Amino acid sequence: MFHLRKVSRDVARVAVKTRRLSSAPERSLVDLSVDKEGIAIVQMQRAPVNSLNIELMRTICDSVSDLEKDKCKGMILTSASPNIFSAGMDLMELHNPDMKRLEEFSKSMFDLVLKLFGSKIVTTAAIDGYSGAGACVVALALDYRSMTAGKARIGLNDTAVGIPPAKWVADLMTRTMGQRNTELALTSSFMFPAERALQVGLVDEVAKDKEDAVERCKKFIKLYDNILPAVRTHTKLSLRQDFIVEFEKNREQYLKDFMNTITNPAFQNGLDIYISSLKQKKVKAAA
Ligand SMILES: CCCCC/C=C\C/C=C\CC/C=C/CC(=O)SCCNC(=O)CCNC(=O)[C@H](O)C(C)(C)COP(=O)(O)OP(=O)(O)OC[C@H]1O[C@@H](n2cnc3c(N)ncnc32)[C@H](O)[C@@H]1OP(=O)(O)O
Repeated sequence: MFHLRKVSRDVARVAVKTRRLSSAPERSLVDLSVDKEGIAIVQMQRAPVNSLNIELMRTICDSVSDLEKDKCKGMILTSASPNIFSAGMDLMELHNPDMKRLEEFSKSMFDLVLKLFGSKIVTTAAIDGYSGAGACVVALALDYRSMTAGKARIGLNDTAVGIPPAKWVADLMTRTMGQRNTELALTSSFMFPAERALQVGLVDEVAKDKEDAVERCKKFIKLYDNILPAVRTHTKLSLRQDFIVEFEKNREQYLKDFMNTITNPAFQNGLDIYISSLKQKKVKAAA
């Protein structure tokens, strides 16, 4: 588990309302703004790589709940970090974890996926940069993804670190990419550039830069201007009901599986080495 491998390697907006979310103690983990058309930008800003810790996941979750209450038209999830959408789960949350916090972490992750997947509003992501593992899962839970061409990569690399992906993760991907593409993506841990991601249906459009990616999300959200929101939501949720019901039914088991995976000594040993390799990369780059 967690084999050592080589670690590869402003948005124009009319903000009529910009809120700092109260759940962040020192500095907001997301910047949330809503334009005059009712389209929200939820920009992750947990430097340096938007790794998903409990607080960031909860803040995104709370932001979506707020936007639903405010009857926003839709939201665009994006990142303030140049070249990185998100580095996935915060490895520090998984490394020698406190059991109570690890359980909270897992709950926050499940809550976030379910919140995004079952959201009443139109949910999109403007992906400008690395979006691996947990970040890919978050993106898959949304309605639409645009991704910038170039260095950005997206994918689920669990098997590359010696872990079979959870069933619900595979299910989520299959819904978007189909059985064959999911099988290939998950077994190979392939990290897709935007054009390849488009071919397999992992993203919906390729953008030339972040601003273009955001504009494409806005265009997608506006496609629903002539559809009654309640009818759109009803239709979306009826099509997604099976996944949500299955997830809720198995939630306790998914939690146990997650806790078992993370607390396995072989996983922790591998993680030690993996984290060291990430730090080492920086030392080498500086030399
Ligand atoms: C693995 C657990 C599986 C459990 C399965 C169970 C259930 C299923 C549940 C969910 C399914 C989804 C699975 C998710 C698992 C994950 O998400 S694990 C995280 C996977 N992500 C990675 O492996 C990415 C690792 N990072 C990189 O490759 C690079 O950092 C980067 C993102 C490409 C950026 O490169 P860049 O050169 O710009 O920056 P640095 O590498 O110098 O990084 C800066 C700084 O940030 C730290 N860091 C990087 N990634 C993470 C991270 N994920 N968590 C915490 N910290 C991270 C890095 O160590 C540097 O720190 P510094 O040296 O202290 O500055």
